[in-house]
Amino acid sequence: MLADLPILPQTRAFLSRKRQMLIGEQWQDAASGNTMSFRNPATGEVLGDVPSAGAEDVDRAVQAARQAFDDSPWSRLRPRERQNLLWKLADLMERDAQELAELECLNNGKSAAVAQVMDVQLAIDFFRYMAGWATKIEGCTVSPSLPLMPDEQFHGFIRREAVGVVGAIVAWNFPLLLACWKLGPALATGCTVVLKPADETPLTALKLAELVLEAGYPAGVFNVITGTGLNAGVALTRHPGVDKLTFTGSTEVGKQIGKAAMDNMTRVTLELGGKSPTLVLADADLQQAAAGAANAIFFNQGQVCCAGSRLYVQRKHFDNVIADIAGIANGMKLGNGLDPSVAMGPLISARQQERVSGYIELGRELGATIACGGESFGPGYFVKPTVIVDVDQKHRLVQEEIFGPVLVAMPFDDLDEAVRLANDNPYGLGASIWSNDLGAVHKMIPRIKSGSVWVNCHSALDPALPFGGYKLSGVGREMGAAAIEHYTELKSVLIRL
Ligand SMILES: NC(=O)c1ccc[n+]([C@@H]2O[C@H](COP(=O)([O-])OP(=O)(O)OC[C@H]3O[C@@H](n4cnc5c(N)ncnc54)[C@H](O)[C@@H]3O)[C@@H](O)[C@H]2O)c1
Repeated sequence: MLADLPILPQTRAFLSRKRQMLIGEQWQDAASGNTMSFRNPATGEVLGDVPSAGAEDVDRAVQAARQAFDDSPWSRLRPRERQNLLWKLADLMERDAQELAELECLNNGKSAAVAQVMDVQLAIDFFRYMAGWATKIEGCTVSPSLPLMPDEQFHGFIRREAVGVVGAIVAWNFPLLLACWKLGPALATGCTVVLKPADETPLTALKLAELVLEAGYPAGVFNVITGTGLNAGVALTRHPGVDKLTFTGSTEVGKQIGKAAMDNMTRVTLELGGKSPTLVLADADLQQAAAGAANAIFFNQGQVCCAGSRLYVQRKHFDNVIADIAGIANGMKLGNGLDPSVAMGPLISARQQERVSGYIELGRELGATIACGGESFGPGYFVKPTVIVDVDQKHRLVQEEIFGPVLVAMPFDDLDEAVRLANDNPYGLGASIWSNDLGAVHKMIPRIKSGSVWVNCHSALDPALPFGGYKLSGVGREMGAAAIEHYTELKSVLIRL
């Protein structure tokens, strides 16, 4: 089967090799010997297996990371050297960009061509951005007053120090990029990392671990444990040797991780679910807005935390915009992501296909209108791009994250109503406004309760802009200078002279 795939020889070689976890400097099996299989979502076939780690493996990985942080060449490295290593890692990823993209495609279902210019390129850009931060981590000095010792002199200063061992757990929708959003600031600040990729998508995390070693990082700086959320994930979140947890995934699991983190007072960043609104104002360039709204929901099969999954259009243009989006959806070619002409791949799993189809069925039962799509098919886990209208704002389809290519759409009458509808949801990750009236847009921006607001674009991410959620979409921020703050601690020092 592998021999027939149109992939690079090195991708085929990676898939043919035995895969082990990286703990310290050793590639290892799980202590139990257990393994778990992963599939190609475009065919449903098992592609291979990886070790299924348990608490014992997690403990070994945390110990390796602890030792590397406390006492290794890494702990003594100068900022300039951390910068150069991160730059070297980015160069290696650039060298292997096609292989990384093909692995992402085979393991996740997304288009290999898109993965190369988006997922892999964004990860490379992010590493280079973070490399620049390694030499710019600053504390400050203060002039203490200390009124009870008026005749003494003091010098006060604040050090900004790496937080320590980072436990990172990520979702399957952008396996490489999400891992790199956590690894970049950790390596820039001098932390060490234990990464657990999603159960479904271990491949690019293991490839990344190979590149980290090749770049010259000391043993234990980056460890990858493959395993299930319930075994490896839970063990990592409860491990007292972890100084910071950073998680990307569902709000449900995020709440559990937040509670586990508080038991050990572990620092925690949570990047969680979303149900982001796309608002099309009457004065917008309507064709651009329709294309943008379609891309906002259908990119990556709708499996994007900040996907524009709720569409609100000013009433007089509602029917036209929906017709345009339905036209775009109906013209999308679905298939295997290795085919460059394919616009949409499969969902990640049979479970996700059933879940998304269940929401579409629920819409039908409640009398909503399916403006396009609605069907699912195989082999593989495909769901057609779907637009649903005649829904109520309070409906589960409008309130809950579907995490698939399903758009729910409603009209609004004025901008106050648009803002109210946009905010009427438990999540607050992203929102886009499509309009040429910048005055109106600027008045709306402060009123929208979300971590990102895009104007005439959607899900546009930049390494310099912090990304994260309001409300149930999470705690903390990734990217930008904010990421450096989240991977460092402050230490106050007072010296009596
Ligand atoms: N805000 C963001 O930046 C962002 C980005 C991508 C995805 N997401 C969200 O991720 C979700 C989809 O991903 P998913 O279905 O893989 O989420 P998930 O929460 O089921 O799993 C995410 C990760 O957590 C692990 N996990 C599961 N249960 C665990 C537990 N009890 N303890 C510790 N780890 C556990 C999984 O093995 C996986 O690695 C969506 O809600 C999506 O919005 C958010």
